[in-house]
Amino acid sequence: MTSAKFITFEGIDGAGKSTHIGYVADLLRARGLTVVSTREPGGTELGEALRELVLHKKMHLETEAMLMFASRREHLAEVIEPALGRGDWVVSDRFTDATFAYQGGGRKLSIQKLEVLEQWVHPHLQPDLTLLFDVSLEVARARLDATRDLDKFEQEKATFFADTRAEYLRRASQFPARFRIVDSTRSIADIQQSLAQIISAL
Ligand SMILES: Nc1ncnc2c1ncn2[C@@H]1O[C@H](COP(=O)(O)OP(=O)(O)O)[C@@H](O)[C@H]1O
Ligand SMILES: Cc1cn([C@H]2C[C@H](O)[C@@H](COP(=O)(O)OP(=O)(O)O)O2)c(=O)[nH]c1=O
Repeated sequence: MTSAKFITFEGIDGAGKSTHIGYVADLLRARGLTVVSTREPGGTELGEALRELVLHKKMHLETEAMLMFASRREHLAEVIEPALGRGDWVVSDRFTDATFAYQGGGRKLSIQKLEVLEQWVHPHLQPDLTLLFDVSLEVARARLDATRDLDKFEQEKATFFADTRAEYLRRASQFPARFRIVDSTRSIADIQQSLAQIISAL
C-alpha cells in the first residue's frame, strides 16, 4: 500500500455509505496513511453551496447534471488532485458514478451526454476502487424513514431508485476491475468485516 489511491463510496440513499466511510478511513489511517475524507456534491466551499441548490431546488435535468459536474470540477481542482499529488489517500462519499446512476439511470438523461461531461471534467482520472453499497429499495427506504428529513432525491418514488440501483449495477459489471459490490442488507459488523478484507487486498 504505497501509492496514493482514490476510493469512492456509492449506492442508493439509505444504503449505508456514510455509516462506513469513517470506518474505511480509520482502517487506512491505522496503516499509517494520510487520508482525506470528502463528499459530493460538495467537498469545497463552492461545492457545498452548489449542493444546497441541487438538493433543494427544482431545476432542469441538464442543469442538475451540469451542476453536479461543476461541483466535481471544483472538488477535483481544490481537494482531490492536490491530495493525490501529495501522496494522500482520498475517500469520497459519491463521485461520477452517482451522476450516471441518478441523472442517467433515475432521471433518464442520455448516458452519452454524461460521458461528454465526464470526458471534459476528468478525462484521465477514475477511482482506483469503488465500493458499491447494494441494498433493496425496501430496506433503504425503511432506514431513511427511520432517521431523517428527506431531500429532493430521497423523496423520489420507488421506480426512480429501482432505475438508479440498476444503473449502478450496470456500471459495476461494465467496470469490474474497480467496483466491489458490498451486500448492505447485512449487519454493520458483517459489512465491516468485508470492507476490512477488501482494503487489506488493495
Ligand atoms: N447495515 C446496516 N444495518 C442497519 N442499519 C444500517 C446499516 N447501515 C446503515 N444503517 C442505518 O441506516 C441509515 C442510513 O445509513 P447511511 O449510512 O446514512 O446511508 P447513506 O449514506 O448510504 O444514505 C442510518 O441511520 C444508519 O445508521
Ligand atoms: C454526487 C451526486 C449525488 N446525487 C444525489 C444523490 C443523493 O440523493 C444526494 C446527496 O447525496 P448524499 O450525500 O449521499 O446524501 P445524504 O447526505 O442524504 O447521505 O445527491 C446525484 O443525484 N448526482 C450526483 O452526481
